[in-house]
Amino acid sequence: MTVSTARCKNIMESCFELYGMNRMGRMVTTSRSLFFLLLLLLLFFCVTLAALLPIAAAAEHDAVVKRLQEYLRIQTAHPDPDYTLVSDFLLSLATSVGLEARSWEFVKEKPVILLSWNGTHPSLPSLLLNSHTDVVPAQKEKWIYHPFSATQDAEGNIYGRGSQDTKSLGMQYLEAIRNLKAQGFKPARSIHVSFVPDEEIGGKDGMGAFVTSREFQALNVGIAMDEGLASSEDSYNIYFQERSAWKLIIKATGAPGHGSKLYDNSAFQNLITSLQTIYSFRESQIELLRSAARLEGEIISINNVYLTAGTPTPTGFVMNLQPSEAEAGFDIRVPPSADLGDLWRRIREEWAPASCNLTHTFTQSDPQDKGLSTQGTSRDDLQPWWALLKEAVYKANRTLGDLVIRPSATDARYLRNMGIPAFCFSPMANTPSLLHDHNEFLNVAEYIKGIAVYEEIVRAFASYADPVDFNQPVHCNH
Ligand code: MET
Ligand SMILES: [Zn+2]
Ligand SMILES: [Zn+2]
Repeated sequence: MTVSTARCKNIMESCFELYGMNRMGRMVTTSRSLFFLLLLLLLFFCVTLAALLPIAAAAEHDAVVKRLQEYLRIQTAHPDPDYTLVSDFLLSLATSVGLEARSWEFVKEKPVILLSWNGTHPSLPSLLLNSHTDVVPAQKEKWIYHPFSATQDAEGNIYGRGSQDTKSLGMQYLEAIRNLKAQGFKPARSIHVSFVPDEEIGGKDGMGAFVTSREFQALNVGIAMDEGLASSEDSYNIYFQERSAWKLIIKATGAPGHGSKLYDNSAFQNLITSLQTIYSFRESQIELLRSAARLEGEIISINNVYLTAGTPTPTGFVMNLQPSEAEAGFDIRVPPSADLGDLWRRIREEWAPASCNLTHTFTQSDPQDKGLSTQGTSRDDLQPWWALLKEAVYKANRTLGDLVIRPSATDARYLRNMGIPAFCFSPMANTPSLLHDHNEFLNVAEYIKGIAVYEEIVRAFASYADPVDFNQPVHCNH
C-alpha cells in the first residue's frame, strides 16, 4: 500500500466514523459521532430558526400596523363620531391583549372605555394612560389620500385623521402592554388605559364627566400620561402644563344704510376697529416668539376662526346694503402665567368696548374652564416621575426635550385639576406636527419606535414603589 492510499483510507475511515459507521457499514455509537450528529441537528435548528424569525417578525409588524389602520378607519370625526364602532374595536382588542375591560356612559352615547392590567400591589396609586377616541373633521378633497383610509405610502407614512391626534398614541399604549406581557413583565402598580370621547369639543362629557365619577376615584390614579405633540427634531416634545382655550365671539352692531353712503358707526366699521386692536396685540405676541423671548406655550395667541356679516341671497349677498350686524369668532390660548385680570380688562375695554357698539360672549370654554385649565402640575409634583421618564426614554435610545407648556389644550387639565400629576407626551420625533391639518400622517417606523419608548415608560412607572406609598418589597421586573 502506498502512502497516498493509506492516507486515503484513513480519511475514509474518519468520514465513516463521522457518520457513525465502521468500515463494515455497521452503526457505531461513539461519543464523537453523537456529538457531530447533535451539532448537525443544532445547525439545522438554527438555520430554520434564522429563516423563520424574520417571517414571524414581519407578520407581527404587519399585525401591529393593521391594528393602527383599523382604528384610523373608524370615522370618529365631529359632529358625528361613531363611538359604537370604537367601543367594539377597543373591547375586542382588550380581549386579545388580555386586559380587563370596562365601558361607562357617564353621558349617554359617549362611552369612556377603560382597559386595565391589575398590578401585583393594587394598593399602590395607579398609572393612567389616556387618549381620546374622537378626531376633528377633515376636508377629504384637500388630502392626498382619504382621511379615513389609513393609506400607507411607499415611505411608510400612514395618512389618516387621528394618526397624530391621538389614535396612534392609544394604540402605542396597548402595543407596549402587549409586548410587556409577552416578556413576562408583572406590574407592581395597576395600569389603566383610558379612551375618552369628545376631547376635541371640550371634553366636558368625556374626561370631564369621568374624573368626577366614583369609578374614577376608585382607580386611585397617581400619575397620568396624555397626548403630546409631534416634534420635527430628533428629540421628543414633552409638556407639563398647557395653555387654556377660550372661544370668544365679538358682535358689532351699527347703523344700516345704502351701499353708496359713507357714514360713521356702521357694524363693519365697529368690528374692524375691534379687529385692529386685536391684531396689534396679536402682533406683539408674535414678536415675542420671533425674538425668542418666549416659547409658544408662554404667549397669548388669538386667531380669527370665522367672520360673518351681510345679507345673504340664494346666490351670494346683497351688494348695495350695509348690514347692521357683524360678528367675529376667535380662538384664544392663555398660558398659566397670564395676568387674567389684564386679559379680561383688555377684552372689555379694548377689544369689545360698549362705546363702539361691541359686545362679547364666550362659547365652549366657560369662565370656570379658564380657572381650571390655568392650574398646572408643578415641577415638584412631577417627581419622581420626571426622573423615571427621562431614564426610560434614554433606555429606549431616544432623547427628550425640556418640560414646557403645551400650546394647545388636552384632557390632562381635568386630571391636573384633580391634583393628579400628568405629562403630555406622544412619542413622535422627526415628524412635522400636523394635528388638525390636512394630510396628517405618522411614519410607521416612528410609530414602532414609540411603542418601545412606552414599553420602557410603563415598565419604569409600574415598577416604581414610593416608600411612602408602600413599605413591602416590590418585585421590580426590570
Ligand atoms: N385639543 C383641542 C384644542 O386644543 C380641544 C381642546 S378643547 C378646550 O383645540
Ligand atoms: Zn388631541
Ligand atoms: Zn386635537
